[in-house]
Amino acid sequence: MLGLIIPAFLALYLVYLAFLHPLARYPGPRVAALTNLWKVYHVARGDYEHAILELHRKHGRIVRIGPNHVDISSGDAVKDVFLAGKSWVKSSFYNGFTALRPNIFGTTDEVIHSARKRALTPGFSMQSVVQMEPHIDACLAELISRLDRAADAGETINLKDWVAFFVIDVLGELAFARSFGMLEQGDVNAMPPLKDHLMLAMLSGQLPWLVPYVNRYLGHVPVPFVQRVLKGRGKLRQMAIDCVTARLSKPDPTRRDLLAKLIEEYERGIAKGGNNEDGTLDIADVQTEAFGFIIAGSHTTATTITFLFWHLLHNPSVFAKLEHEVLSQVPSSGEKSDGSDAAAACTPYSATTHLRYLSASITETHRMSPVFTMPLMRVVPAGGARIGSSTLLPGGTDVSVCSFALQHDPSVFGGELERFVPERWATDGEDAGARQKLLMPFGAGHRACIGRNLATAEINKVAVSLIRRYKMELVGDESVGGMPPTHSFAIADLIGPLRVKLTRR
Ligand code: HEM
Repeated sequence: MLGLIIPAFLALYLVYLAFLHPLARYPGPRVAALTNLWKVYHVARGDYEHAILELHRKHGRIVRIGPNHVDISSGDAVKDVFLAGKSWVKSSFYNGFTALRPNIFGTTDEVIHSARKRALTPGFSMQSVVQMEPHIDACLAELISRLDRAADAGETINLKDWVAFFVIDVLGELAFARSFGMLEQGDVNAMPPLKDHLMLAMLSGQLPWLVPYVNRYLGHVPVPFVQRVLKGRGKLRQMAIDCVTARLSKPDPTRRDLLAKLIEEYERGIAKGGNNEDGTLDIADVQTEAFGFIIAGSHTTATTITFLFWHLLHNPSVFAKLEHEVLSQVPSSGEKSDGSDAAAACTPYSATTHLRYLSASITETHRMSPVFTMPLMRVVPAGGARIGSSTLLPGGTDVSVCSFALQHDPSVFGGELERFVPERWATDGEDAGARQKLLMPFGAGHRACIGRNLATAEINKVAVSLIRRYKMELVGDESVGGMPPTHSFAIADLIGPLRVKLTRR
């Protein structure tokens, strides 16, 4: 009997999802109306954002990509979902990102988020970033001396790898008070396994009810690939724990970095007799947030710099214009021509902020190749909500905006979106201003990126320092324009190397 009842219920439920559910009127792949496995499939292929873009091109503004999930590509969604205030909470998809405890990025609890944000925001102010600049410069000088060596030897380098080494070393210095030593090792195989963590987060996040079981039981699954991924995540987690313990046992009051800010908050909590319920951080929170900074801040920043150079090198006239701006407007810092002065070749952030074409080129990179490719998901508040004037969504629906799809949507961003045109942003026109408000490479609203100032400082400093020091030439790729080939687990990655030959100016 049970053998008949269960299939009958299942069949009825599938009919309900496909034809009677409140989201049934929105178009999308048939299978996506029935199961979140459509998303799992595309996440596993690394082409989730491309699949969403294709759906919008085929069906329009709103597409159903899960039984209870619609993705929207419109300026209204940016305003009504992300800029509407705290009633739109993050969806349970974000539980997939929890490796220690939910951190500021992953928490879906707005009370915890507000307290955490109050505590962490000062550490990311522009003033704090400037205080941390010596740590960035130490890594930048090392990057430059490694690139000098390659330039002098006439070697071709993979710029993507060197940028990734630089950024992870900076984050190690700032969040763990210890460099990962990647610039020194120069070995891509020694990189911390961030992508494994992101893949696991993205896959399990699509089926949030599975997350507790993944965390508890996946370790017992005897599949080598699964074991490798879990080992990678565990290694990074242990590193966070060790670094925090080491810093607490040997305090260094002279050191200004992100970990110092976290520990200040922890000590402030102890002094207040904090019990973790008033938003103060306990020791596990310090570890969790330090871990989160590495995950949220490294691959994102590195890939943005890689995409910036990819677009510049594939658009020589744009690159020439930017070189002219940089060489004519950034004063020499007195480097010697023998190259014994990598430290002096690090451009201060303050010397880059007036460069309008640089800023436009970075904005165009964020527009064309936003690295945060995962759709940003929120839950419609109880009682339902309107997006724009015409769309009414029921409370509890998962809604997302995928920046990649939105920023390639001509109805929002105008024509020729597959062309790299910084001039879009280099004017003061009303149109450019209005469109800029809809760009979401760093998210939008109260859950927007906390590390934006730090990322911007790193991107500007690397771009200007390298452009001032070297002429760059693409190797083995004569294509002009176009889009970089990518593969994504939450964050995009350039497929293959960015092979470049450097010549000292
Ligand atoms: C180019 C580099 C970066 C990009 C494109 C980027 C992008 C983003 C995006 C899109 C979000 C919003 C996610 C959402 O709504 O679900 C976010 C949040 C966040 N990012 Fe970044 N990020 C970058 C660099 C950094 C850095 C350097 C750090 C820290 C070291 C950082 C830390 C965070 C944190 C903690 C959050 C969560 C904020 C909150 O929920 O209040 N990010 N980032």
